[in-house]
Amino acid sequence: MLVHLFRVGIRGGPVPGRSLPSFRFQNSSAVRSPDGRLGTSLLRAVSQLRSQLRAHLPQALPTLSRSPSAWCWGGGALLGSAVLYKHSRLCLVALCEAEEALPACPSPRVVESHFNWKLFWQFLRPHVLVLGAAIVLALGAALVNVQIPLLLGQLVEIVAKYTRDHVGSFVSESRKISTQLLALYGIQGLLTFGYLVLLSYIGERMAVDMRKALFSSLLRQDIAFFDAKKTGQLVSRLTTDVQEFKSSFKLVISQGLRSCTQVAGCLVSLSMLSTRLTLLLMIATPALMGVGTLMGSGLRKLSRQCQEQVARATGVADEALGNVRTVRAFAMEPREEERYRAELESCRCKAEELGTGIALFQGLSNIAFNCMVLGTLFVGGSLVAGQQLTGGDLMSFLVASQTVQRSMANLSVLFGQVVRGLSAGARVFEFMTLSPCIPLSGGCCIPKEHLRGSITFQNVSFSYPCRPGFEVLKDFTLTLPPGKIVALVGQSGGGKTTVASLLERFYDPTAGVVMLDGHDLRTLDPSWLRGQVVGFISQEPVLFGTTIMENIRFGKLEASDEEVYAAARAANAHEFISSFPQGYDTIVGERGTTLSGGQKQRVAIARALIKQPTVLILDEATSALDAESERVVQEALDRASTGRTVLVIAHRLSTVRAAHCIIVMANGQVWEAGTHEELLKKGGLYAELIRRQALDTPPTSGSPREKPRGSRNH
Ligand SMILES: Nc1ncnc2c1ncn2[C@@H]1O[C@H](COP(=O)(O)OP(=O)(O)OP(=O)(O)O)[C@@H](O)[C@H]1O
Repeated sequence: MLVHLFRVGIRGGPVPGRSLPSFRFQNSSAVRSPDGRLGTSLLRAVSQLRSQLRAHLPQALPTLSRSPSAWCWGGGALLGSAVLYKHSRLCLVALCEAEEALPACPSPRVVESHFNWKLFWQFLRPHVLVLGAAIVLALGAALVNVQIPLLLGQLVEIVAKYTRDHVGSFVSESRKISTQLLALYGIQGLLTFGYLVLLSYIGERMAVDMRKALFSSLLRQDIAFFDAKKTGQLVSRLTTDVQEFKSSFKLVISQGLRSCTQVAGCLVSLSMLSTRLTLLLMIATPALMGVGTLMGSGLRKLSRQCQEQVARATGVADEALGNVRTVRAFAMEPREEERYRAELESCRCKAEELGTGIALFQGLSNIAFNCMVLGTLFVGGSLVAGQQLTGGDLMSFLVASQTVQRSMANLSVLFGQVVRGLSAGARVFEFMTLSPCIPLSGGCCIPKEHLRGSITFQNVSFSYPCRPGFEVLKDFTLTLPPGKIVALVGQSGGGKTTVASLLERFYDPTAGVVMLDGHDLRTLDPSWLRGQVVGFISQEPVLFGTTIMENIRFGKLEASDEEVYAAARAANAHEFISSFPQGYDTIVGERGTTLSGGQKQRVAIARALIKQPTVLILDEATSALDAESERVVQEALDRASTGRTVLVIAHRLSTVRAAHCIIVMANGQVWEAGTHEELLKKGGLYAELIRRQALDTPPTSGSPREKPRGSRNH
């Protein structure tokens, strides 16, 4: 049957987009037809089979969907061979293409953690029944796949018989097998649909559960944890890593199971069809795949370098676009363009190198698989000529062997995917098991009626966890009497903000104790402390990209509209908010960019005031503002300070003259303490700082810097 074709020569048709090598056999005694006639009707019959095969073959290899033209080739009875050639080649190419298609890695990972199987099981357990059903369906689809080549062989046998003898009715003879094939195609389609839907169900639910768990675990981590991590890295764990893990999980179950079953099933079929041909296949395929895998790993490395380069270029663009105001302010557009252009150039070089590598790989795999097809046909043809094998069996063998090769190539691609999936999973699970040193809640609360707001730092020493050898506070002792304003001044980097962070219990002291009304902060409930006792207003407040109303309510979720308005009034914010067309429903933009610095600060003050804090920390709250905004904000702060224990951190000494007590910090310790007048009289560090600032300040009388701040009269 097939031998007719081999005598007259066969050429693979052109494939737009992908070149297909041609092959021609002539004068081969091993493939000679007994009657020497050209089986034109066979060509027609097999061309029908080709379309059936078309439906059968591409479903396992996702790369094929990207190449619709892959099926545009002729070749009649050589269909099986061409398919064998074509898919095997594609499969090998997939070894490197699959890598090439990976999403760019957003950041390099230095330490790889281990995959936490126990945690994985916790996420999988609720879906274990559905998973079982998906596995059964996937195995069913694979087993059906094993049956199809055998039936195809039988159909070809009928076609060959009809071509040779022209006796009987082809339609009636082939009806049974065709119907069986149709039924198998239908069953296989249903099974495939079923297990893919179930896997998608499990994958999506697991991904949501994992994201929820990781997000809430991240939000609970210590501030020290965030000092050491990049936000982009954390966000990438929530997005890219979960996505990668989910895809790998689905792929391993769908393709892994199916490929393993198909390899095993088809190998049994093959050995039943022809032991000799099976041996040939079992030697050649792993050898070729070994070489392909070696080359593929080189290409993968190149592909990774490409991705890293793309990530670097993206980083440059991201930085420039994210900081466009700074770029514009420094007229640095040409420099940024140049930086991006240079990174893109490197991308291009690497991508071209990769392209050449892939081209070489494809060229070599063309040759290898052509030879393999030739070998199979040569040996198979001799067996047919020697009546040890029928043409139909050879056809079955070719299709089944193609399935084996495709499945094995799938498995090798899958191996890389499993490794990537496991490391993505390990990265996702890593932070879920971290427990913070300072819990979010737990501990006692001081009843409101007993809360006075007295703060004591007693012999506190502190180093930031990410810089353990560097002591920021050394034996630091300070008392903030209830209802009084204490100002912290001193050189930059002296540890003023650190004192505020310890008071918020963002960190615990390395030695000594911080107390509220005589209670060690470590014994108090941190969420009560931060949510109800301490209000914090920093130099550059960050607002959320939502309405003003919601931003103020962030300080007290259950606050009524009236409470929000009252807080806004106290913060001198009500007037400007009301002047906006949408009032309190105005969206403030990302991080509050649509508000001026002074407006943002006043919304932040309202947000701090709405919780009626007993202790208020003002960390250079007005230093970023112009004179007019500073005046309005300072007024609001003065009002807010009334009746509260206030810790003011300031660079501009003019803003703290009115404080009950001024603490001068140096080398992480209290250097001097007293009122403005006392310290001036003392003539120490404070007096020196005042003298220096007076020299720096322009002598304009009435300048806001020179005016004493605060409504208090001390
Ligand atoms: N999160 C951090 N991790 C590690 N070191 C830090 C951290 N924050 C501050 N430091 C270091 O601690 C020291 C004190 O910083 P801090 O911000 O408390 O000083 P400051 O007196 O408030 O300075 P400035 O007046 O300039 O704001 C500095 O040397 C600083 O580099």
